[in-house]
Amino acid sequence: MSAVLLALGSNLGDRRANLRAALAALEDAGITVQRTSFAWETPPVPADQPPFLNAAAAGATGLPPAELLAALKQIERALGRRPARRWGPRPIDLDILFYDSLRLDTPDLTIPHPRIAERAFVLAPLSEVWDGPLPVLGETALALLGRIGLQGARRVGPI
Ligand SMILES: Nc1ncnc2c1ncn2[C@@H]1O[C@H](COP(=O)(O)OP(=O)(O)OP(=O)(O)O)[C@@H](O)[C@H]1O
Ligand SMILES: Nc1nc2c(c(=O)[nH]1)N=C(CO)CN2
Repeated sequence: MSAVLLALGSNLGDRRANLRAALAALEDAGITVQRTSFAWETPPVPADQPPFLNAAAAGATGLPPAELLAALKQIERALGRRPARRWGPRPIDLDILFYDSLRLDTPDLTIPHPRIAERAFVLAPLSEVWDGPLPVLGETALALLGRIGLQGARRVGPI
């Protein structure tokens, strides 16, 4: 089994229900969810779309990285993803942040996710599911978050 850290985001429809549905679907797809963060309301990037509800999950899976990505995309499609534009609004967005201590850079999949350190909407929930130094990056999510600030992210309660 491999340890995985995932990011979840939703800014269309019933955002909390979308996060919950995605977590349930992860279990069905062979990803055991061991810890989930609180839900965080975060300003959208770019700003011309509704605010996101973001979360993070720590889990374990026997799926190799490419199959994990395929499973996440399948869940996004099942929950009604609208791939209108990059960084645009969507009912659910699932990203692989870390996969064990793997470094991977292929056209389809980059691990660790390349934009973790600049995104409070990733780091704030991530800090709640992973206390220690992050794989590969070697610093805690809180230390990275301290460098960029909360960027308007606020914790709004359980998922
Ligand atoms: N670590 C990763 N997790 C998820 N998708 C990834 C990852 N690395 C590369 N990708 C690729 O990125 C493509 C675009 O994904 P997506 O549309 O979700 O991007 P995005 O979420 O809008 O932007 P961002 O990647 O900045 O969060 C996916 O089809 C996938 O092949
Ligand atoms: N606040 C916030 N903004 C975003 C998010 C997200 O999850 N939260 N996801 C994006 C596409 O990856 C683009 N912008």
